[in-house]
Amino acid sequence: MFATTRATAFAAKRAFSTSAANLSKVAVLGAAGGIGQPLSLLLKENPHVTHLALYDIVNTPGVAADLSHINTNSKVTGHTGIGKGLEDALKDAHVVVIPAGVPRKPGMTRDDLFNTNASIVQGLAEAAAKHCPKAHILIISNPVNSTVPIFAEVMKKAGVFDPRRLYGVTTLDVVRASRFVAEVKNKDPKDVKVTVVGGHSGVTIVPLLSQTGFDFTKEELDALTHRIQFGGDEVVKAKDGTGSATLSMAFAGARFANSVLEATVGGKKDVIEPTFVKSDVFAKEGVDYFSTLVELGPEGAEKIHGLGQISEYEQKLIDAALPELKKNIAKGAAF
Ligand SMILES: NC(=O)C1=CN([C@@H]2O[C@H](COP(=O)(O)OP(=O)(O)OC[C@H]3O[C@@H](n4cnc5c(N)ncnc54)[C@H](O)[C@@H]3O)[C@@H](O)[C@H]2O)C=CC1
Ligand SMILES: O=C([O-])CC(=O)C(=O)O
Repeated sequence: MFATTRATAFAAKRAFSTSAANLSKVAVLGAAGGIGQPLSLLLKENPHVTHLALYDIVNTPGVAADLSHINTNSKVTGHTGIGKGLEDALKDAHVVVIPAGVPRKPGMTRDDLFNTNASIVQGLAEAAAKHCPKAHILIISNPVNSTVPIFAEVMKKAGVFDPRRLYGVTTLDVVRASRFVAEVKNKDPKDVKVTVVGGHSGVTIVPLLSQTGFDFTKEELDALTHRIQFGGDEVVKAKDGTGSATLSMAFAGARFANSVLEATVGGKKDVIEPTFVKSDVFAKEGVDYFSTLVELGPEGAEKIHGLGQISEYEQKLIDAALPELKKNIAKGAAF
């Protein structure tokens, strides 16, 4: 009797997650890497995903075989090789998540990754423009401030750029900010929402702590702002030459991918996330991409919010962020 009840409950849960889901293909490019593997694991659990296509230049058959034994509804395929392998991974993809590229070592800035990662991202963009021009593209590869404009320029050149469907993933900054503020204020992070705007490196990361509903001393503001801006360095230093954030990034990437899936195929309304997109917010200042809260809908990034009310302290952070962002974006666009 007990076994039957449990079996019935299990079947009901499965039936719910299957019927509630509006299913689609998700491709992960760089799927065998430090981020790619745990990210793919988390996506394997996502009920919106019907097909998880894992692409990397190495090791995807093993990662795909391993993940394919997990008893969730999606099919898993592994792909390698920059021609047919990449084409098969991308064809019919609804969402493409890209953590391909080299990570930092201590002493490096994200911009130091430009030389290697720019061409990796450019190559992947050329393939996406050809094989899945309508997919929602989520860029994790650093430096995000430059790799997003690189991707956009390739799509423009191919005549398939849709600014609503290209997102720089800045969710890790939001995740960190929530965790760090919760620690200081002794709260559960699930109750702490921090909007982080700007870009994804050092001073271009601007947390809007005045909008959290908490009061902060000047010391707390300085310490938290610095920790959120340079959280990535903490991990790079602790990993001591073996890489940068992978597990927390996988968590953040899976969260953002889920938001895109919920808004585009799940029929969910009011999905709002900060993300680095083509934006008018500082276009007059010559900054064509910027992260603010963005409303996601069936077509992607449908409504870009402004900064809202910000403090004098935050205005200074924005003033410091804009010239650096402008430089990073121009470098990417000119590549
Ligand atoms: N946006 C963000 O918040 C964050 C971004 N990152 C960035 O993510 C990237 C990946 O980091 P990890 O996974 O730690 O590095 P990793 O070195 O562990 O993995 C990268 C993977 O990319 C693959 N790869 C290289 N060239 C490729 C190509 N042309 N096509 C497909 N795959 C290719 C490699 O074979 C490797 O498996 C780095 O650029 C890192 O800086 C890391 C953390 C946070
Ligand atoms: O710090 C890095 O190089 C990786 C990254 O973007 C982050 O952890 O925010």
